[in-house]
Amino acid sequence: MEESARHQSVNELKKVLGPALLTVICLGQIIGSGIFVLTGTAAHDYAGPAVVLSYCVSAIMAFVSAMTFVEMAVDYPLAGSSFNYTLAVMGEFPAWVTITAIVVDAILAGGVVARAWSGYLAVLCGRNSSFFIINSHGTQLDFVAFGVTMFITAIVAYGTKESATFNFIFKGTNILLIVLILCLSFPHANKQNWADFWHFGDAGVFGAAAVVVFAYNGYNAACNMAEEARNPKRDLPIAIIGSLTLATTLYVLMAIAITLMVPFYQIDVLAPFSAAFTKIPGWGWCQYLVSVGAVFGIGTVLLIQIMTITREFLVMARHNLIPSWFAYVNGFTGTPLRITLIFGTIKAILALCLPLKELASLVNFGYLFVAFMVASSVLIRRYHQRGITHSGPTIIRWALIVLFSIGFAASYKAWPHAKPLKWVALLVFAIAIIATCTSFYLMKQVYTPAGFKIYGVPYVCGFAIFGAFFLIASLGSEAVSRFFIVLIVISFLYLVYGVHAAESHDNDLDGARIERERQAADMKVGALEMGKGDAGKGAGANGSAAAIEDAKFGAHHDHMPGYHAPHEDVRMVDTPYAHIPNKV
Ligand SMILES: NC(=[NH2+])NCCC[C@H](N)C(=O)O
Repeated sequence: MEESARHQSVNELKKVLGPALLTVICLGQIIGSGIFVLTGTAAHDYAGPAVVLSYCVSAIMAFVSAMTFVEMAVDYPLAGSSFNYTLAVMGEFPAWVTITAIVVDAILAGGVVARAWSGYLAVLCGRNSSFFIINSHGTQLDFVAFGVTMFITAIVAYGTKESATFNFIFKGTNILLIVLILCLSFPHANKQNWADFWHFGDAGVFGAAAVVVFAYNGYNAACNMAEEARNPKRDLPIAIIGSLTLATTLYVLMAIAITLMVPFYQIDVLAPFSAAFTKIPGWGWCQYLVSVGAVFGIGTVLLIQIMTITREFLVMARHNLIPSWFAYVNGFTGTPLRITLIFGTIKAILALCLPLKELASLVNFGYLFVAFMVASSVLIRRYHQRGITHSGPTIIRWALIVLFSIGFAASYKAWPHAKPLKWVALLVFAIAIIATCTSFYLMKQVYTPAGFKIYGVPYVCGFAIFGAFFLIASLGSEAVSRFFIVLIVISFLYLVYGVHAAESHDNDLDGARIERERQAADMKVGALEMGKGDAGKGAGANGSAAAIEDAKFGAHHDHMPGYHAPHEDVRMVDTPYAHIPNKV
């Protein structure tokens, strides 16, 4: 089925990405406006010098959630990442909701990032950061944000290799400049500036953590590009974990540097690093260095964002959730040309005319919601396989984790002052979450991934779910209510369009799944006969998954009994439905 979906694209995406390019693609989307812009707000308004801890808290959340992405991405090396994962495990409506969160995140983030780019270009030209914004009848227009988005869209449309190379050069320069900025900052450190380290308390640290989540957003870029990766099984974990480690190190060092250089109440909220240097006599020239670094860094965020979100749309189009016309991959460029040009233009128009800064919290909501969905998918598929186990025990435990996490987050927010009651409530919810995670061990795991796998999956996924809800609560009620409005609109669209459009596709999907399972069973027998006795190992009732895995990546792929290459020159990378026949 996935192969018939892929044929909607006419041509294949080119497999041109190795480990280095994939790592830099992740870095390309991670390091940008978050560190160069939001550090100011996070330190000045929320956490003070303890913003350093906020970066650590957000990093923990990012790492835990990244693990869940890696496990899924290695199993499903397909364009579309989180959409595919939730589609395969939870079904179409949850996948539709996930894509909503992704689209909200991507469209709004595009505007925020493009405007941050225009702001830093202005600083580079020696002007203030709102220099390029024109006020027309009460609307703040930013033609520079529009122009840079269109320019970058053209690069993405032209080719993946070219875009990745562009990203490599720009991100490389950006990282070198960050290291240089760090070297220039530390000599001006004054430890007096940390005297009031805990000024805003724990609420400030978590509030700022919810803001700087934005800075970590983007590590999943490699998952979206998985179909263009040469060896996804090996390279995706390297790219995601490597890029997050480097970004976290740089972020924490930069947060230490800025808070030691400037008293937190004097940190500039628009351009914290360049403003810090202008305050030091004789060091004003460093602000230009910072601006070049920011312009290069933020530019790659725009590039990778457009590159990755178009792959999500591509997969939606392949599944008819949007018109399949969008699924077309151009034979010359090897990129999803139609979707890239259309989506890039929409993004550019939004960057031109919407004052998106206030909507930035919605972006973080979208990202945290997707992290929640992916962690849930990882957890559910380990313990529940459709047609083999009852969904009840798994779903009830999962729902309890969600409920207790919401309870914990709500108690933390609701009682800022009533200390004893608050601590009791937090303790009860924390114990309940841990106990529920532990109770998964009373069940038998029915699926074990053949590639990268998380150990202690109930705890890791439980923590990812908890972390997502806790940070969402720290974002404030406005973001939550705005997101629910979007969700209602999207559910309505799904009911009037998506559900019908995908209907025929679904029937096809079920039939194909049965056929693939049959083929997989054949392959398992074949693999055993060929002396690959471990073909079904660890897959439990879903033994076919490992056999497919073996056949997919093994050298004997085409000679497996029961395997029919779908197309002479098209090697199937994966098929989620055969792999994990699992919709809840
Ligand atoms: N899909 C997204 N929300 N991308 C936004 C990534 C933002 C990036 N981490 C930055 O700090 O600029």
